[in-house]
Amino acid sequence: MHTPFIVALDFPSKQEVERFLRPFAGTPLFVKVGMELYYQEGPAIVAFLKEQGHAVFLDLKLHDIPNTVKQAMKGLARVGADLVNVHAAGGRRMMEAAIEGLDAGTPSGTMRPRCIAVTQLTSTDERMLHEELWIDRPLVETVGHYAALANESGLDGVVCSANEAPLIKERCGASFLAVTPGIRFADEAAHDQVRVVTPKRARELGADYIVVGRSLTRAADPLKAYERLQHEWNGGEKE
Ligand SMILES: O=c1ccn([C@@H]2O[C@H](COP(=O)(O)O)[C@@H](O)[C@H]2O)c(=O)[nH]1
Repeated sequence: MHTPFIVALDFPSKQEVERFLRPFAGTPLFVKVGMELYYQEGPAIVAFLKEQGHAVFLDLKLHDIPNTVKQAMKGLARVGADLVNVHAAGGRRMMEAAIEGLDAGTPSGTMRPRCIAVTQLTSTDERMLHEELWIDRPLVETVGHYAALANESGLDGVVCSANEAPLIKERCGASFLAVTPGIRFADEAAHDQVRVVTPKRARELGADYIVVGRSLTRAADPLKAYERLQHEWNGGEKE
């Protein structure tokens, strides 16, 4: 389904989204609506993007008790996104409840949105995991374990760093999605991301989708940056 490039629309308003998307007119994109945009614009922003022909990943990272997640997902199923997510740290029962909610809320005759689980945020490193969160297993082990749990709970894939994509495929099978943020061109700053991978390397590692925000949204010429992304994903070097 869709292009492998998920464009993170991390903007505070619909107006800014429209301005950013103007150069892409006529090109169906796969876009991501996260907390910043959704909390300002609500479900209407998803409807708007779908009307423009874009596929939508609604990245709200639900993490709560199972009943709350189930009821929230029941509502989100009607918003019209193609992909939604939860935090795997909510556990097996919460992830199962997410799927139950989506199944219950999906209007008949339409596809239920795919649902994936965040393993470890790409801004997390070993030090943070051990010293701040007091999780004493190696980070990569926790990613593999959370992915297996998500798979057993009936989810369609995970959010992880592209570095972990081979492990995800090995543990959960080729069709289990590896959706990978923390993508940067080789000559860019990582900002708050830690587990960072270039577009070319992400493809080599087996990522199904790469999530790209600031490399596009803060580029002087976003269309040119998107073309560079396509070029490098396809194995090309920087021109
Ligand atoms: O582990 C995660 C989960 C989600 N994200 C989201 O992806 C984009 C990345 O933006 P960049 O500007 O390319 O860093 C952003 O919307 C995050 O909320 C993530 O980065 N890591």
